[in-house]
Amino acid sequence: MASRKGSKLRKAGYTNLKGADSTASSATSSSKLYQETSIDDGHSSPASSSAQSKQQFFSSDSFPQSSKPSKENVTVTVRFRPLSPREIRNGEEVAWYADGETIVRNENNPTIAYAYDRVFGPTTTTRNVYDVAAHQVVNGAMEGINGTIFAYGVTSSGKTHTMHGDQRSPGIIPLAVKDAFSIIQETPNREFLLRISYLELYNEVVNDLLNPEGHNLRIREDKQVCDSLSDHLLIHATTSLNLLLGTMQRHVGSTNFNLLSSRSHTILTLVFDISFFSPDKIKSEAVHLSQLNLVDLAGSESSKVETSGLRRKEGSYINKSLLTLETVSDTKLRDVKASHVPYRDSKLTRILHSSLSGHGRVSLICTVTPASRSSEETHNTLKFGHRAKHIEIQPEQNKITDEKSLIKKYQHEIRRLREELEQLKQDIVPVPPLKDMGAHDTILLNQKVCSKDTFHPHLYFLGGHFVSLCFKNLINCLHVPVEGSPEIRDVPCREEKKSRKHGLLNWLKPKKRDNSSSASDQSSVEQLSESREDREAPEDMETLETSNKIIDELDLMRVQKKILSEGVALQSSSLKRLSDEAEEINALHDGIKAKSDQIATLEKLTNLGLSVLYYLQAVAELRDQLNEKSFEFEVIELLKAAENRIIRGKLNQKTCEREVLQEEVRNLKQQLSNSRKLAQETKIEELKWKT
Ligand SMILES: Nc1ncnc2c1ncn2[C@@H]1O[C@H](COP(=O)(O)OP(=O)(O)OP(=O)(O)O)[C@@H](O)[C@H]1O
Repeated sequence: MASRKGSKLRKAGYTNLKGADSTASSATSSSKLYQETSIDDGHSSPASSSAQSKQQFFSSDSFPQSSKPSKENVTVTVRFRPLSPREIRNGEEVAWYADGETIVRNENNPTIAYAYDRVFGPTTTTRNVYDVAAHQVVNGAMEGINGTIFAYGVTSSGKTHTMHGDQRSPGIIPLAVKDAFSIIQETPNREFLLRISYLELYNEVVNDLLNPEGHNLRIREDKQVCDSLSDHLLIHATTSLNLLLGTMQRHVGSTNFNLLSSRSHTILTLVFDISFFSPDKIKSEAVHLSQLNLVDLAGSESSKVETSGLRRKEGSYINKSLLTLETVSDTKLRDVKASHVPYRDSKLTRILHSSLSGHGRVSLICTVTPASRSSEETHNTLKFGHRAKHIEIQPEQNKITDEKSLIKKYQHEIRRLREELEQLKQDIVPVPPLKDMGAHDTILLNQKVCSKDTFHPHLYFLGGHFVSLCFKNLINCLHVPVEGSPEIRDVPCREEKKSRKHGLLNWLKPKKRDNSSSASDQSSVEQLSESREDREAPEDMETLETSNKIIDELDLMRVQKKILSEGVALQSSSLKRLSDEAEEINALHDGIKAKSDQIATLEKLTNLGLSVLYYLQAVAELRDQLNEKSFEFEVIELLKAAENRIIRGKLNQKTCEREVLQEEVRNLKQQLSNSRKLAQETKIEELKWKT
């Protein structure tokens, strides 16, 4: 018995798994597996097609592919979690195990086995899972192909652990954000604008996890996004991850299986506006818009195990939406071009409509527990994953027109600002180059974009190279010397000194300036001045020249005054902008502080959670005892009732017998009185005779 249990634990991944070769051999020994896996022959496996598609979509760094997209399958992977200490304490058996790298097998009936693109044992890290199941989808999204990554499984099977993770083991979401930023840094031929939104679906109500006031949002049918869902421009991976603290607002609750069970589905969406450049990097060629959805589904569960009304209600909403997701995928499986796919039956599928339409990549990570207690539910997960594996998709890049592109809008705005800058440079003074704006400076003003149609002129960053390309110019454009600063104090006297030295003021006068470039103006004027200085002026000309000089100086001062007042106006507007931004930064600091407080509280709660866990266990034990007692009580009640029934029956019988006896007594009495009467009458007759 002990050795059998030991072998089960080994199979659950506590020791090493069987290798890929043994997978093949085990596959040949399983007739059921043949049936399950033979279907794969007719379809390109996602793992193999991934290599092919990688070639197609990732071979070129700069240009979107225009050839017909190839077919792929949904990528399906299975991740086992280890048995929890509680399950081990409760003597849970291993019901399912990873047999090699692609097979999941049933412990009690080894002929039941399923094949997937990859099966991860309980010791696999999330990084490994990311590399196989997510990296390609993230990469594709940054090429303009929509992508969706789901974590699907029963409650407490490890979905949140896989998608969110923790500090020691970051999940798919933080890894994807980090990966996206690395790709931005490493891809000089594309510009990116990266936005993020984060929503939860709780009891069919959509809430914005990045905005506490965003409650019960409506889904916009045209774009499968929600009205007034906030989205945030991202600059920095760490800042983005701070935003993800939005998770803390997610609905969680304690269930029989999981103390912190997610009671809602969450969808984190990264939206990429991508602008591809031609090889000479002069012209931007195509604009793409893609979405990467990272979906942490709430756990499917059996409603019979939950006793509380709220949990049962949540469970039924969760199950309904998961069922719709399954129906949608099954419909797609039957007929990719099916005319009616029931997307509208749940908000989950309505929101993910465009991602599930077959033109974006989909990766399904089925999380499972080996525990026998959830064996049936795990089997359902495995069956769903296995069906989903055969859904065909045709990933396509999502081209959009320039007008719809936010990045284009920003590029135009920056171009306009550049021109303004040039104009200003000509009108004012040469602006010294900014020293501190390195090519990879990233500046974050974590600004909420209220509406995608509104352009915010004081915008923010777009990844390293975009900053170097555009933001720097934007800053240059806004760079005006501050009043009283050495620059502005020095400029007029420098100019004056220079002019005096050269005896030349006319070139500064707008009216007298010709249209050629200022540089050539300056050199020709300098030559002229020098030739004038060299000349011996006649005395009568001197007075005229002095008065001309005074007029010129007056003109110059007027021009300088105008320039200065424009400079001051510009400066005060940029000061105002800066102070607005400072306020935003302060607000951000406050937000960060609030989040840190929340983390501290959560840590406390986690500690508290452990004691609550023991308390809950004690309560559960007490509840079990109580259940047993009430069962005993019910049995005693039933026995008593039965006894009562028997006694009542006997009583009825006795009553009947008594009534019969009473009747007999009555009859006898009647007979007696009759015979007495007869005797008396006989006596009277006798007496009559005698007399
Ligand atoms: N691969 C793993 N390795 C180690 N621990 C894991 C793993 N997967 C899950 N766990 C642990 O199992 C417990 C349940 O996991 P998690 O909360 O992620 O499940 P879930 O599927 O999201 O549950 P629910 O649907 O109820 O929210 C957690 O304590 C988590 O840390």
